[in-house]
Amino acid sequence: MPWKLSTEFTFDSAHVIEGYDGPCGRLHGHTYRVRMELESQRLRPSAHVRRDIMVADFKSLKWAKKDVEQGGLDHMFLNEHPDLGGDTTAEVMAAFLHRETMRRIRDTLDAGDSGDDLRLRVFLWETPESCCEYWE
Ligand SMILES: Nc1nc2c(c(=O)[nH]1)N=C([C@H](O)[C@H](O)COP(=O)(O)OP(=O)(O)OP(=O)(O)O)CN2
Ligand SMILES: [Zn+2]
Repeated sequence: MPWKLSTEFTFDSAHVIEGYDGPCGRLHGHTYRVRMELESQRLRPSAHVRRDIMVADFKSLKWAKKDVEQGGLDHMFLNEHPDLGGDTTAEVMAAFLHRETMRRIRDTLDAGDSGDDLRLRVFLWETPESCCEYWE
């Protein structure tokens, strides 16, 4: 792939792993770290600039760092997120971040651009030592 964007950000949220027989089954929080890597064969316009000069706007990869009241995941009780179904493992969260980020990027593509050349890889750290990686 000719181009690869990468960006990292954090958000602070609370969760419980329902049914977990141990401390993770009690309410606790993490400073989640996210790394997004987006590969593309071509450059495109974005919502803010109409020339073919971006893989995607970095802003479109960082939506989750916003406060929950602005549509992100920061300062949220993650078990209440309607798209997570109550399960908030790093595996479930990484797959959700991938799905939702690709949906948002596809929404910005021009008519006739399928975005088939875009490949997203999501890394989600629950703690500084423990990371889940998700791609398709
Ligand atoms: N495969 C998974 N295992 C665990 C997950 C998960 O999402 N996927 N989550 C947890 C808990 O949320 C826990 O808060 C994080 O676990 P861990 O990395 O073990 O963090 P600790 O700081 O508690 O690690 P210690 O080294 O044991 O102190 C658990 N497992
Ligand atoms: Zn946890």
